[in-house]
Amino acid sequence: MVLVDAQLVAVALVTICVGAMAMRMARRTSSVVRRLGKNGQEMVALRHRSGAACDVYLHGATVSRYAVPNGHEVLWVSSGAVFNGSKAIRGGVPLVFPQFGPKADELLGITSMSQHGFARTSKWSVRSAEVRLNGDCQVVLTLEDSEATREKFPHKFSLLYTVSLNETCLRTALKMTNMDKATVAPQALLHTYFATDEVAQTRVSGLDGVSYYDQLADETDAQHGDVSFCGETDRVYERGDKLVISCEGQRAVTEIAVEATYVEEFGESGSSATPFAPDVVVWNPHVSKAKAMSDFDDDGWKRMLCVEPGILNKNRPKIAEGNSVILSQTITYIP
Ligand SMILES: O=P(O)(O)OC[C@H]1O[C@@H](O)[C@H](O)[C@@H](O)[C@@H]1O
Repeated sequence: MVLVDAQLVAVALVTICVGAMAMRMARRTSSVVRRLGKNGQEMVALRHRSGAACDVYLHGATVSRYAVPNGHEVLWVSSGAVFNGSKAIRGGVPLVFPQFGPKADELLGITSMSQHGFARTSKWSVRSAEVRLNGDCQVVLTLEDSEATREKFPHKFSLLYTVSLNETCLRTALKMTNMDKATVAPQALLHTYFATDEVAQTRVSGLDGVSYYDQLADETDAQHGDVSFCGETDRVYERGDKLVISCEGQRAVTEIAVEATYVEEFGESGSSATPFAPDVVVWNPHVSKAKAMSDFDDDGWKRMLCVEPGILNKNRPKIAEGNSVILSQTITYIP
């Protein structure tokens, strides 16, 4: 008799919990809202009905937050990050375009530009912000050449950045179109800062056997096994499309699927899309470099790593007039 009562109570409790969850899910709807964020800076807040959330600042088109439905924050943002439009946001996903690093390489045909180019410090415009029919959230931001950009980079271009959020993943895709008669070979990076509990215990897999250029040692080497972090790390891997970040002793992993595509337009006869291998930068500043950066919290390097899909190397496509290159990453956190 006692057993029957206990069973009844258990069944009633499960029914109440499931009912409450169903009501919560039913009440939730997805939303994509333009509003003011930190320091009154313009941003777009994407909220998926599953509980997944993403914030995108118009300054630099920087994704500053990605939380999955269980509340876990996937991206790292420095506590010293500056949100007033005066510099790139230190964390999230700043965009690098049209130059990687402090110096322009010869394919760019320019003499000087600030480190990592101007996309991450430019104010982008919102082309569209919507909840799609299936409940997914999406914002499309644009940046076009202006007098100011042409002074540094004498090309007409159009950038379209699409950020899409659903229950399982965040996708960010940068489409770079050459609007000029002359061909152009810009560099680009989705400079993604991932959060981790302890970088010394963190591994990046998917790069075994891939050649890389070590920016600190100024030499080329090949990766053996997973990438681990025991000091300052700054490497440009020559390809990487399926990467996984894991932390020792934890079941959760973050998967990153990277794609790069050259899109050739044929006017009325349509277009063709040819995939090519993207580069990947892996970066952690460790103690002294973190200290040297005014917007990087001193201990922050222990809880972050950058895995940055990019188009950087000398064999990157030269984009002909009207054609485009699309660089995308799909980030899936598996708890
Ligand atoms: O301080 P910044 O300009 O944001 O750059 C951060 C890092 O960005 C990485 O992509 C580079 O490989 C590093 O060399 C650089 O230090």
